[in-house]
Amino acid sequence: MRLPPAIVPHTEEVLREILRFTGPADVTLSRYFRENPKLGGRERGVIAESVYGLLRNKSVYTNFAESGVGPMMRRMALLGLTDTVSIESIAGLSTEEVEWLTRTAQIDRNKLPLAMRSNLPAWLLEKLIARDGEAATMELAEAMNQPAPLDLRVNVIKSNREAVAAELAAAPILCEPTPYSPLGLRVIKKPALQNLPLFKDGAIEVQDEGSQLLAQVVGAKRGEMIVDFCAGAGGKTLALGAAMRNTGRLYAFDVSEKRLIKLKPRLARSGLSNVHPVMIAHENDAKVKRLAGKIDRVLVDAPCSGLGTLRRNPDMKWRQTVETIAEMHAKQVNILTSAARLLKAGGRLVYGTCSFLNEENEDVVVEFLQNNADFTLVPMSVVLEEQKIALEMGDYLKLLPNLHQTDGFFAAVLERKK
Ligand SMILES: C[S@@+](CC[C@H](N)C(=O)[O-])C[C@H]1O[C@@H](n2cnc3c(N)ncnc32)[C@H](O)[C@@H]1O
Repeated sequence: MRLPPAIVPHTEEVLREILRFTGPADVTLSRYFRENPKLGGRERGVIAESVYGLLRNKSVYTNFAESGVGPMMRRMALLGLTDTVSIESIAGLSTEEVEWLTRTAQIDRNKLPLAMRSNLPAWLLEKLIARDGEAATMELAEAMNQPAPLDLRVNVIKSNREAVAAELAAAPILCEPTPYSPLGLRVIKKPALQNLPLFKDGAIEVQDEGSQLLAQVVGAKRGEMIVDFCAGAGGKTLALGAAMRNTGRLYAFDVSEKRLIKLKPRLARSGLSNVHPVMIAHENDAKVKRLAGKIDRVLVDAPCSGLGTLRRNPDMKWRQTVETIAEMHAKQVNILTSAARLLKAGGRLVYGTCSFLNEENEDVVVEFLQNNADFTLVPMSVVLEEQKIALEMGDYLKLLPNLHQTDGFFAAVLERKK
């Protein structure tokens, strides 16, 4: 079925705004759709997919758009649209445009220069090649350019994986157990879940398997005092609260009131009553200091570049720079240092990010250990064995989409000496 000609100017307009990179692409896209209520469901789907395709493949498309006719943003929009739907589906194209799009569709993208094919900004490509070499970098770049699967985490205080899988199958929604997380289910297609009783009753939450594993390596136990230092909207808080079997006390700290507000309905669904959301002004807030030395476990799911989530947020690679990464590093060291003061002797802290850059990961941990002699690193291999998770790791948890089919995640476990 042909799409209305207006789909092209709409794609062009929203793309122009998104490519300014002044805010997250998903936020801009949602606002645009709100402001254009007459756009139908199919058109919205095609525009969103085209914009995401363009963000994933911006280097290649920018190069292709240098040939062709008409305004640059129209050319970009047309490239995105024709990668999403066929050329024939788009009404109102000129003969020249059809010829140009047909020609570009025939270009073998594997033969393009590496810098273009990687679809990464130059600073990031250089950094990754220096660390991992060309082949591994390209593998990662390509995996990051694929859409992510839909993973669910089963809430153990409400159900178990087998029962949820059976109920989903009856819906009928096909899924399979995630390979590493004992509580995960990977949904085969991507149905809407919001109206399922399983979702409404809090038996399932949408959560990437990597994010589930990050919560799992905290090793939360019944009756403990735990702090989720950067809880946000509570993805990992909910997993921790359930691992504690709704006992003990779990503080959910964050500097963002907006995010903590989003945690509330999720908490209500989950059935957890051991979670205490606490808004803090900064990492050295008096509310943090009051709990110093009293906590069994701390999770620092640190603010980061988000480069590990490029499958979902492809705009992140174009919004980060060498400077923003250096700023992140300093912030991460400060948060980790402050959060570590919460721990009792013998208590454990998990430092994690959804980034694959050393600056945000092992460099932060090494700097922290240099300045905090009362902490030691617990090798991730030991932690994974304790948790009975069959993953081969060394000192750190390092998850990548090309190797583990998860988002990119990093985690280190630090223990305060007894
Ligand atoms: C990676 S996100 C957390 C995601 C969340 N844990 C989840 O699983 O959904 C990082 C969070 O850190 C918060 N943050 C930023 N600076 C902070 C600080 N100084 N202290 C505590 N939280 C902070 C941000 O507001 C953001 O919600």
